[in-house]
Amino acid sequence: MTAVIPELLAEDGVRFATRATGLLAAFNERGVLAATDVHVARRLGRLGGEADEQVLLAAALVVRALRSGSVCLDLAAIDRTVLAEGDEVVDTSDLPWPDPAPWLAACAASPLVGGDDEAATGRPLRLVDGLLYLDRYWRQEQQVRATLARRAAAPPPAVDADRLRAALDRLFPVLDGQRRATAVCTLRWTSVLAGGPGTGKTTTVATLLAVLRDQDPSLRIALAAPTGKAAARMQEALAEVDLPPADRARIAGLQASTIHRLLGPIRGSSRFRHDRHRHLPFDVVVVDETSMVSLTLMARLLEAVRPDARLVLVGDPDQLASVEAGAVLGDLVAAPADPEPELDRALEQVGAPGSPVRGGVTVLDRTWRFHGTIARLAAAIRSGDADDAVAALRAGEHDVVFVEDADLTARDPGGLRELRDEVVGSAAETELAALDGDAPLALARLDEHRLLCAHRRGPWGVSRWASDVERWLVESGPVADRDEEWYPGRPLLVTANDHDRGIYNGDTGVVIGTPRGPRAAFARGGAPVEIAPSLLDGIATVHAMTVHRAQGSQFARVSVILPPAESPLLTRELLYTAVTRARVRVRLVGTEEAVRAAIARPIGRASGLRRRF
Ligand SMILES: Nc1ncnc2c1ncn2[C@@H]1O[C@H](COP(=O)(O)OP(=O)(O)OP(=O)(O)O)[C@@H](O)[C@H]1O
Repeated sequence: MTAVIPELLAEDGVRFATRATGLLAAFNERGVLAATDVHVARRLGRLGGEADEQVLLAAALVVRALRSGSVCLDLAAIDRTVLAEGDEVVDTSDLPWPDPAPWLAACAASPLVGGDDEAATGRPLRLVDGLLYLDRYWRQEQQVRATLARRAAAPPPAVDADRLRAALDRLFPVLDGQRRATAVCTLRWTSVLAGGPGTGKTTTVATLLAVLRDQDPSLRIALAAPTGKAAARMQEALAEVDLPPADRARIAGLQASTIHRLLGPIRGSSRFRHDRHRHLPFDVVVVDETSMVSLTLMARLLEAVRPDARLVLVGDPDQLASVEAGAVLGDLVAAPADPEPELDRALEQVGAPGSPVRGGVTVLDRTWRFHGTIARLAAAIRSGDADDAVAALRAGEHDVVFVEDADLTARDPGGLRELRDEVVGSAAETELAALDGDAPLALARLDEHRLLCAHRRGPWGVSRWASDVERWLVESGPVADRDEEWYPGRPLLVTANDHDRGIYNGDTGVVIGTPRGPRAAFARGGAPVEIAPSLLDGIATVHAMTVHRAQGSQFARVSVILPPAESPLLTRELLYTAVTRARVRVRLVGTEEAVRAAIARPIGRASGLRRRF
């Protein structure tokens, strides 16, 4: 029965479900439930012989929760302020919400709902510890949990401790987070290397790989990231890490790919070539930007990694989680884990002692790259210190600019002259390089400045700002001829995966002029790839993008359009992710109230993994 669900979910539902009645109709009319949510619930009810409206409402809300990133629904703690389709905020506290206790009891008694029991197959929903799941996601959680537990219970990898100690003394002579993290990732099959931007994660990964190849030069290593852009960045950044020549030689030539490509997509199927039956042939798998990995993809990855391969999950758990449901990295870092006295002893033996390591997690917290106000602002947001965040915004430093008084609902809001000049200036620079056919320079210029929004639609949304930018460019007399669809300098966003050409949803690129006609150029670890426009599908112009889309990328300068304080999209993770996309300068356009609201609202993604791994 569950097989119908992805298909139904994929439907781009009209807003109103005409045949909905009672509770479902009330929630649909208010915009809480989309028509697809209602259809899935009604269909499940018909197939499973369930007519109780409360249960069907719960089922519809589970489907809705998946769309906003939660793996399951915590019936006792549903957030009653929601974002309706169309990005408008609706208060739903006056809707006929069922009382939690009888609601849970009705769900538990329903023929649609199974429990925490492998035997409850065939039921489309599961109610486990008060969390309601679609069966498929419960299974994925179980699989992730079971695989990680098996890996943790296996005897640890064989390590030559003297050799490890000598390598650590050479590469990280000072006892700090990086030395300890390198040791943990060497001594454990599964490890998590967490830290904010510029805390030395990439440096640690490069060192770790050199250390592992020092232990065993024949180790086969795979590097992967959720997006093509993040994979390209990972490869470039690893190649730039300063290592002694012998260690550099140990990791020379490593290539990074997307996780999808690593797993080997099968055309026309959601399965991959590598799975539990055909493991990946690697001894070490390192995943960067793991915060962006959904539960579904993590489940696929974990089943494909050999039980005797090291898996290192690298990322920043404070960032926004994946667009699809799940927040596995955040769950891994937050979940309670048993002490591992043997690991702690081994760490001591190799000169990396410290407080007990839990669940293979090490967190790097010293920032090496950011100095000044961006770092202060990011730290204040992460720790929930709104006063310090506002002080950093108002400090008047060159690297953080706060535009507080723009009325963004106006057609041409005042106070945005500098933003406009910056957008127009960087587009012109990109166009000049693109007209010259210089793909590396055009791609570099493209990443000089990026306009980010939280919303997709409405006065604060990407579509409005993208069209404003287009108008600004036309008014300022653009360099390239806008009559051409593929004009040099056109900034591109990939909106669909193209495995054959190795470009992926979320990648950005730019059109460049060449003697053979226009080409779309995309950054890769080495030279950019250039593709003829006729071969491309699923491409949009990207004058502005959502903060979600910008994950896994950094830009020299970033401008962020904040929505009003009451927008539920405005969360601590969103603000943190937006601010930390900037290397040199960040400009926030919004109000103090919006900044404070974001910081006061850490995202709660419902997931059972966080409660028990
Ligand atoms: N132990 C160290 N000593 C001196 N500099 C360091 C050290 N570790 C990292 N750095 C420097 O700090 C900067 C950031 O490091 P790195 O790129 O490894 O961080 P990161 O956490 O991977 O950042 P991002 O998340 O942005 O990719 C680099 O310039 C790097 O050379």
